[in-house]
Amino acid sequence: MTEIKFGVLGQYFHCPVKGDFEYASNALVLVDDKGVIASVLTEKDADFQTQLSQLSANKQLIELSSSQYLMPGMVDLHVHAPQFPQAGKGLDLPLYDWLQDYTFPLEAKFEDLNFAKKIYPELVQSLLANGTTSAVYFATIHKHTSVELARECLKQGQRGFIGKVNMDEASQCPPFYIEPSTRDALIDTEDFIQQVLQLEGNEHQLVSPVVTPRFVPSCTSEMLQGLGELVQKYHCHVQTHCSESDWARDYSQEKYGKTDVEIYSDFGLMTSKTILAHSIFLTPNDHAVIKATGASIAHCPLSNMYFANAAMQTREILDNELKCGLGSDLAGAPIPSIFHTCLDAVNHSRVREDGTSTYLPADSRGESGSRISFLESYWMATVGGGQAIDARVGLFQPGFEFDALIVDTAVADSNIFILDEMDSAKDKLEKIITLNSRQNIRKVWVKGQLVIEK
Ligand SMILES: O=c1[nH]c(=O)c2nc[nH]c2[nH]1
Repeated sequence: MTEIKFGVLGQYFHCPVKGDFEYASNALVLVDDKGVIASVLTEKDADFQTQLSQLSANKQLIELSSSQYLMPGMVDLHVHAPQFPQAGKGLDLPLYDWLQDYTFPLEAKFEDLNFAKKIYPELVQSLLANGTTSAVYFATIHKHTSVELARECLKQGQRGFIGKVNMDEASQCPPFYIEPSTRDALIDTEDFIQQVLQLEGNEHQLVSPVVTPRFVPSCTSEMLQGLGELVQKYHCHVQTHCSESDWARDYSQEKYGKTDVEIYSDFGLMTSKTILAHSIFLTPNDHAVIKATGASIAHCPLSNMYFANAAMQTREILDNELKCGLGSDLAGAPIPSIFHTCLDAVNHSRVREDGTSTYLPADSRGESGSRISFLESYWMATVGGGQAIDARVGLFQPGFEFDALIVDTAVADSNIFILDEMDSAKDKLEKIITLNSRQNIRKVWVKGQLVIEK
């Protein structure tokens, strides 16, 4: 028997339909003691007033002001947790050199538990404060500090999907940052999965292990085979990078004569719980395999501008009904906010649509019809992300988990300026998506638990 824990009264936005939105001006969202939405009432419902009076009498009512909006929690499908100290610097090199010169030396430091304990709490706090209620994390090759990241998510109440990274291909990994052996890495990964599932405080599976081959170049075929077997055994999530640059795509073609999607599929790594970061150079067959397996794509628009060498097929991916959400790709991009990623996704598609070269006539410069809308990007950040992590989050509907934010557009130093007499509900939502920053987010809940309060 569940009981109502609290209710939130006020206006909310969400996107039940891709490309569209719903605005409720005065709704009562009732959350039960398991953190699940029990019902969503409006003034038209017979028990609206009774529920309101009861909650108010029991001091269980949170009433929003006219400048406050209840919004679904944001889902970040691709974050490199150890790269947080690198955010905002060192994006001057192409992918291969960036990994070798900046990223691998930093990630190697996470062998040290004290170093991990200094970085991971700051990162989780920063993401939560920016409204990211669910995050899919790459950690490092080190089992003990990857478990520490899971512990930190639990401690701060973030829904976390965490992968101990695997990389064993000697020609691609530096000697200071490579698995001791393929066998050791597979044993560690299995142990990691079991430890995360059994963590104290994780009885409701707020954190989940993710099988994580870094990408094709850094893994031997024995590693991909072994990880595929673990996926079949534990049915857990999978995350990896997919066809993310000319170099990475060509590497896979030269080694296997196949695309990344085909390679992952051959090794049993493509399931309905697989999240493919980037996925730039997708072939029609890749689309078909992704659709048939129910795997998802994490669109990382800003880091794609640094590393991809081409623009994302976002329009086709959405039109083809592939599962797709957004990733910040911290720190292949520097900004720890999925609101910002929404804006980047729109900008990325607009540059693709218009093209860039001033030496070409307008009608042959870009790829016409390839833009996406703000509402589509916001849908990806909430509902699309929720589908990818296989969680009932992203909507204010009975049965969905209450992962939510209060955005206040009238706080001091806000970039959002709303004029009620001029701005429609859609205008307001677009302004919040594009101009929202950390100070606007006043409260954050994950699974009905208040995790940020300002
Ligand atoms: O953006 C990226 N960040 C990484 O850390 C990485 N590793 C492989 N491929 C990658 N791409």
